[in-house]
Amino acid sequence: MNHIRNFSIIAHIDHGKSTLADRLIQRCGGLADREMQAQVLDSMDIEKERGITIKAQTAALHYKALDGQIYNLNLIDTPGHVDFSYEVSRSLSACEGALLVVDASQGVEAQTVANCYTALDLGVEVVPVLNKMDLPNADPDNARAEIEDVIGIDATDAIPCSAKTGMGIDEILEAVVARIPPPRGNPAGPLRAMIIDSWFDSYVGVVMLVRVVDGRLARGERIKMMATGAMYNADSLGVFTPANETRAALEAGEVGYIIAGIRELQAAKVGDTITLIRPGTGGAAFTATEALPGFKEIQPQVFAGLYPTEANQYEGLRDSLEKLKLNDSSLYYEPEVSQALGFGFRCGFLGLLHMEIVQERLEREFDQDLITTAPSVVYQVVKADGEIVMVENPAKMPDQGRMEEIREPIVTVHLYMPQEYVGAVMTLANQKRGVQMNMAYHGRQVMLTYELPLGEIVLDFFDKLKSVSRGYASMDYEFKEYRAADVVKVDILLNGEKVDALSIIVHRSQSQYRGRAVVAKMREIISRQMYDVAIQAAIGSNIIARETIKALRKNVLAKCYGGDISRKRKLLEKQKAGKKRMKQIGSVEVPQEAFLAILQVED
Ligand SMILES: Nc1nc2c(ncn2[C@@H]2O[C@H](COP(=O)(O)OP(=O)(O)OP(=O)(O)O)[C@@H](O)[C@H]2O)c(=O)[nH]1
Repeated sequence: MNHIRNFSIIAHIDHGKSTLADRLIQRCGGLADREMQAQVLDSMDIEKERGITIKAQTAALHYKALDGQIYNLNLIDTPGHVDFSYEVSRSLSACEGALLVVDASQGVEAQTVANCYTALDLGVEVVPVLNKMDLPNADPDNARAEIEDVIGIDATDAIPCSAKTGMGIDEILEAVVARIPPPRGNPAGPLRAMIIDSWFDSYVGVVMLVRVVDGRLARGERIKMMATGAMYNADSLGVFTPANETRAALEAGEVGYIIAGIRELQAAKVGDTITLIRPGTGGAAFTATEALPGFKEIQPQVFAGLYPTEANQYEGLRDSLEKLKLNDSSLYYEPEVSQALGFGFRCGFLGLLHMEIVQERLEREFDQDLITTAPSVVYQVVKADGEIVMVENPAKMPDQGRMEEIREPIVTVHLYMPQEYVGAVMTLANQKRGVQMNMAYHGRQVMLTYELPLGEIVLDFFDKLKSVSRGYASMDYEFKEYRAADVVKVDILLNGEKVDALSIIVHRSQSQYRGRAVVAKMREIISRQMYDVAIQAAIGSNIIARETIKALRKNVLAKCYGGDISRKRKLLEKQKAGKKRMKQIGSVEVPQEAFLAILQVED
């Protein structure tokens, strides 16, 4: 165990975590140069396109240190986006150390701090690394000072490096060996292995990524899940280098995978402890009695309705969601019926990015045509009779008269930005009903702490923050509490009919304005039809806004002067393609964008 080091890399998004991981892998011989083209640890297609890391992956590396010894370094990748911060803590709990990557040209940002605190809370040794030293504006002294000021850890030994040029890579590997402690645990004790992650592979079934804490597991042995008591055969074991490499056994301190003929992901719950059953050999000595401390279950924060554009695609959508959930246990869904959209699903996501990723995967990998309703948070409603219900669909909000109180989720938000953007960020936070809790200066950087309604954040806070700060501000948030709020449901009516899937919940002070703005936006989005279409916004029975889309007079084909048949066909094809992602509501064709009109409304 003295020659094992388990570590993660934590960083703010884009500070170079994946690039550094690839460099370390390359340096340790895990990959040939030509394989380095694509970043290896980000394995999903979408990740590559968006350049973000979603699922934690690992790589077992062999490193010959300056002391002449060969060390087994297990690198566990972590995601960088706020939506996936729980995965960071999961990965970190399998490690004794973490490289804290700070972009030397940017300094400390929101997730640098959030992730670093997670690491310190878990008792993980943090080794600061100053990346992108090749950039002309790299300022290592400033980055060091910020690490010390903002995070409060010693940065004297922070290692300057460039994941791009390879500078400092050897120093980092030496620091991993010298500064990160070897795993603790009892190699001779009964097996305890923690499931850090699990996913479904269509060929081998469920793959479990585990950290062996105590004991040893050999291929073919019988394992037991401590949470459920279910037993399986450990058919195949191994490590990722990052390609998978089979092993005859996994020892205490190691991180590797187990394949045990498990078919449902639920049976391999992340956070569960695996132990050993050895019938006939005095059994008990090999079976642990106490499970390792698990992980906090994560709750979806943002909900939206997902509906097929055509009713006959409902089964297909259900199958796709089921498959998607096999690899994404944080995705939640249940059937839902909307008067306007028919049969579909209410889905729960960790945040907006997660929602976008799910939507994109359904469309791209599963070829689904979807209508997505505007995202909403979960409200806590105290009914007149005192009963408390959770409402995750605006359409299901009880009538005003039948409620005592509506409570909305409030989050604590940490915002980091260079001084010159403080004014703009404060204005934005105030617009979003934020209450300032604190403001602290760290050199040129300022940290603002606000309490803000999560509902305002899921709408468009992140995008607005980036735009008012020219991309320099960053944020991190955590749930605080439910708090009474004066919010109301705004219904949208098409030709006098209420469209349940278009209802939104907004603060009363903004309800008039937002109602009007949504209706105006929808007028732009919905194309002209054969009849006049009236779009109205209402609070209860009170109409607060109205717009009319005038009937279409001209036939589209009339534009084609009769003659040119290929042009006519093209136009029709274009119309047909454009028809995708439309939903017929009554006599009105409503395109996808109309359901998200609230996201496009300017404050
Ligand atoms: N000049 C320079 N660019 C770098 C360096 N390291 C990374 N980059 C670039 O910075 C960008 C972000 O790097 P990534 O490795 O994808 O960042 P990340 O932290 O893994 O980001 P997420 O996976 O999205 O969390 C990429 O365009 C890299 O090419 C470096 O040392 N120098």
